[in-house]
Amino acid sequence: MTSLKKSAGPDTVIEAAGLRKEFGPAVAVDDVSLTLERGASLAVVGESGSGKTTLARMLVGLETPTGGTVTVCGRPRKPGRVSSAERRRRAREMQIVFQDPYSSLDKLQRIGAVIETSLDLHFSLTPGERRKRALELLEAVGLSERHASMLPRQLSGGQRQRVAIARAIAVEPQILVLDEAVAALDVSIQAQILNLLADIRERSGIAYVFISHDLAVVHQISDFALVMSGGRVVERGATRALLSAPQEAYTRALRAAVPRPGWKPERRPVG
Ligand SMILES: Nc1ncnc2c1ncn2[C@@H]1O[C@H](COP(=O)(O)OP(=O)(O)OP(=O)(O)O)[C@@H](O)[C@H]1O
Repeated sequence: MTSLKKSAGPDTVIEAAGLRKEFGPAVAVDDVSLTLERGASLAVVGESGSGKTTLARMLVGLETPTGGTVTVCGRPRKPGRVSSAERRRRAREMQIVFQDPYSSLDKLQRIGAVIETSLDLHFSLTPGERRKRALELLEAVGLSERHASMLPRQLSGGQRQRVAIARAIAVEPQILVLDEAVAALDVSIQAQILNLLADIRERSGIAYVFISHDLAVVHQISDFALVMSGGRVVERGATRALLSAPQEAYTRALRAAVPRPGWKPERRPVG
């Protein structure tokens, strides 16, 4: 399979301290701190409305915190308007993949062009080099030249999510934030995408922040996890330990609510 460049740089890629987000009188995120090490996979788990997406959006810079700080790859992120050069630099540090790739893909743009546009923004390549790299990236996510000439609507949901992942890793970021990235997919397709993500992390050293309400998914993809409830972190630790022996009543309740019959917190092969 195509090689992906191993990332280099500081050992801590995200340092967030005391993050808070208010929407009017409502507090969506309340005093959340976290650290993400290079190449690590951190899950943020919690029920709907617990503040996961708001936290992810603050990390990526799509939402301005009401309080607290975010430092990415050693540089504090300053709120406010940023130049397009700074936006590009930030994009090289961190990319995000959303739950619904269909809405984030241009419906009229062919898949090869989606990837080439991403490459064009960040690298000086000749048209030939760009096309070659786009095909390599599609191949890295299990798609082929045949898919490059298709439109998003001609692909399945799982294939579209592969395109969104290829577009994100094209930028060679240090960090990939995945916000419910497999939630809309069938369980067997979920497993394929989780395998793909594990493989990409192993080959590239990209660190993940994996936002999910699904403990079975979190268990397969993350080394560490934060459990959020009501905007706060109620428990944190190594995913395995946290899921096999949750200390907090809330985490126990979340685990009990996992809808898969016979689900056990042991590592299972996927695929
Ligand atoms: N733009 C906004 N304006 C007002 N309230 C918001 C906004 N975004 C989020 N909220 C509120 O903040 C709280 C946390 O929402 P958030 O989407 O972060 O939770 P979540 O854990 O990601 O849930 P879900 O999985 O359902 O998206 C919720 O009460 C939500 O209604």
